[in-house]
Parts: sequence; C-alpha cells; structure tokens
Amino acid sequence: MAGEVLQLRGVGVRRGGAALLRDVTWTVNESERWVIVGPNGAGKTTLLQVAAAMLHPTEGAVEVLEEEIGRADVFELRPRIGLASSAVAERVPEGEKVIDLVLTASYAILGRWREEYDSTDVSRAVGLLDALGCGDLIRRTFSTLSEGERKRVQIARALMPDPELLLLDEPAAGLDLGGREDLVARLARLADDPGAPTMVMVTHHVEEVPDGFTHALLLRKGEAVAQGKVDEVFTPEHLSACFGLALDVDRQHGRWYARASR
Ligand SMILES: Nc1ncnc2c1ncn2[C@@H]1O[C@H](COP(=O)(O)OP(=O)(O)OP(=O)(O)O)[C@@H](O)[C@H]1O
Repeated sequence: MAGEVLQLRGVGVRRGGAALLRDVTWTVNESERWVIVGPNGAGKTTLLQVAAAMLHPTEGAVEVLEEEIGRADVFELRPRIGLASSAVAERVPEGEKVIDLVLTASYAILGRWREEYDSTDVSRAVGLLDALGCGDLIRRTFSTLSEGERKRVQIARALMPDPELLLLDEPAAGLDLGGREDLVARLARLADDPGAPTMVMVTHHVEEVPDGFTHALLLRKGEAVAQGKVDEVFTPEHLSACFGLALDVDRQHGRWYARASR
C-alpha cells in the first residue's frame, strides 16, 4: 500500500443544525502514530468515526486505505480497520466470552453464532490477549470484566484482523493510575513495533500519549487548530488555544505533561 492511509479534505459533519466538524483537512501516512487531543465536545469521536468509515461526512472528501468513502464497499473496508471504542463495547451481546469477542473480529461482527474458527485464529486471539496482559481472562464473560480489563480486551479485538489502521477512542478513560500506566506502556511498545498498523488514538490528556506517538492533531469546536509532528504541536501556545486556558507544557522521558499556568 502506498503512503496515505487516511486523507480528509474539507470535511464537515452536521447534525441537527450543529457543526460537529468543520473544514477538517488531514492526512495520515503509513506507519505514523497520531493522537487526536481536544476538550469535551471538540469532535474527536466524530472524527474517529469518519476515519473508521462508520460516519459519512456532510461535506468534503474522505479516503480511507485508498478507498473513497461514498464509493467504496464499507463492508469490505471495515475489516481492514481495527476500532476500539466504548461505542463498540456497548454493543457486545450479554454473556459474550472474551475469547469469542476477539475471534469474531475476524468477521467484523459482534456476537458469536455458528462461524467456525480454525486453530490459527484461536492461537492468534490467545496470543493477542496474552500480549495485552489478558491471558487469564480468556474464558471470562466480557460484561463481568473491570474497566481496565475491558479496555485491553477491546484492543486485542481491534488487532485480531491484522488491520492496516488501528483506531483507539480514549483507551485510558476510566482507568486507575496503575491501569493507565500499564496501558500507556503497552501502547508505547505497540507504537515502537514496525509491524504494527498505522495508529490513531483519541484522548483528552497529553499525559496519556504513549512514547513513540509521532504526530498530533488538536481539535477545538470541530476545527483542527494545529496538526503535525507531536513536539511541534504540543506547545504551550497550541495546547492553551485548544483547551481555552493558559497551560504550561513539559516533556520528561518521552511523556507529556500539561497543567494550568500560575
Ligand atoms: N447526533 C448528534 N446531534 C447533535 N449533536 C451531536 C450529535 N452527536 C454528537 N453531537 C455533539 O457533537 C459534539 C462533538 O461530539 P464528539 O463526541 O465527537 O466530541 P468529543 O470530542 O469526542 O467529546 P468527548 O471528549 O466529550 O467525548 C458534541 O457537542 C456533541 O454533543
């Protein structure tokens, strides 16, 4: 596949008279690791839904994995995209086992029915769950897992079809400090893996951005206020404009920190 994994040109999304996204132009190239940061209601999840070929924009043009949204067969396209989001987790059928939740990702479906999986699929699912520290959860029911366990299982599911694009919507939301640090370290290892897919992660907090993420897009009120290499975007000026308050920004050992200026 050539360089461009995602290309948005002048993308707008409107719902009921409200502009959720406005004139977003954004390119993600193969192997880049992007983070989308912005305050509540900025349009981050909406933008990720567009990137996941789940939401058709009202204006502008979108290409995902070189397929033009509106012309491409989204049912062929979606299995090439791994999406971990609470919107997916909310649709997991009652009683679904962790192993089945990961296995069914091969068919981009939720809820195991009568599909047959061979031993290669099962070994891959088990290997991914192990790599995310969930090896002991394989036979558990998804709905009984803690928030941190659910987040890691969702990432294993998103990786199951060996996607070309991995989209993570607030993977650290709701995690305690230990859970967050564990997840950020795992995502840093994934970001560092040259065989891993191109990645885009949404977060509210620069502290949750794993080392190895290369690019950032800042959203405010549906508009991209800055985008590019992460160390050029995570400046006090850009982040203060994005969140609407004066911020000090710092980086230590590959991790970012932001706090209100005194
Ligand atoms: N169907 C809809 N109709 C009208 N407004 C909507 C609709 N869906 C979302 N919105 C609004 O669009 C805005 C952007 O929502 P979105 O979920 O993309 O933001 P976000 O940046 O992910 O927010 P958060 O950080 O709070 O999760 C919000 O103000 C939301 O209320």
